[in-house]
Amino acid sequence: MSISAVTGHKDTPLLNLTDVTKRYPGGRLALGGVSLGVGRGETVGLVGESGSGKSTLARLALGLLAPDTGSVRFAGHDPYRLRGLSARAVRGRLQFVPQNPGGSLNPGLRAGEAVAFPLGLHGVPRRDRPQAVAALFQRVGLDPGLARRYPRELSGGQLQRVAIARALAPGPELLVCDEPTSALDRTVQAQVLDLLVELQDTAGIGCLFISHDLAVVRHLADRVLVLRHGQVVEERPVADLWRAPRHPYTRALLAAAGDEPADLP
Ligand SMILES: Nc1ncnc2c1ncn2[C@@H]1O[C@H](COP(=O)(O)OP(=O)(O)OP(=O)(O)O)[C@@H](O)[C@H]1O
Repeated sequence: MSISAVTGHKDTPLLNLTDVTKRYPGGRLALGGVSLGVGRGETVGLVGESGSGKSTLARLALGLLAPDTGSVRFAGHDPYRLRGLSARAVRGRLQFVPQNPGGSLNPGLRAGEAVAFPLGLHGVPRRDRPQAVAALFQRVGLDPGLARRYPRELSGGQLQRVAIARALAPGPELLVCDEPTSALDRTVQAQVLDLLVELQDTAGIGCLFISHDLAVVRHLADRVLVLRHGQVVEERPVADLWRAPRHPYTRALLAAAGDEPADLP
């Protein structure tokens, strides 16, 4: 009998947000009743224009914020309450790839040290870390010799690969990627997207991929949620969304991506 049959969790998504609301102090409602699931090995795209609530949703998924109402669960745990040593193993299964890797890497640490740090946290002995770092660099398409460089000595694309290597270090099952390619030029953007697709295909790593750009999401998402003013206005498999978008806002986003005539607001 499979484990899922024993636990009864066969269809439970790995990441599950149920009817989540979030209002910032003094601000307007950032999320107003959003539900979203990401299954094992699945990539879900979350698109919406600036201010629609995408980053708020990412912060909730990562446990950096608590919802006002509703629930957030990763592998059955509330990520906001995952604190302390005992929670480390679960946290390692859920990792973050930021928009601005330059800002997220410590300027005083060499790239290899940035990747070795989570390896240490997750129990890789010191003597094994250089080899593990080199393997992670190779996995993300970086020359392991770049591990000696400081962030200021790397290009934007190289920095984003280092950030992905760092996220891969604990062996995650799910990556939350918040606009991971929007700070990169078009060619480098395509290379980083190819890398993320390869990670899905070869390692079965799932992804919540957040972007304002539907054309980018199209490359790698299985399913897309369209967020507007803190609410999901459309949720569809990616091919269906392109073939027959239902909501006027989705059609406007498609038009902005250059895939549909701009005939709607
Ligand atoms: N710390 C905060 N305090 C108050 N209001 C906030 C805070 N962070 C975000 N907001 C507001 O919440 C709403 C959603 O913001 P959020 O950053 O989640 O949107 P977004 O879709 O990620 O936008 P962008 O694409 O510009 O990053 C916006 O109206 C924003 O002004």
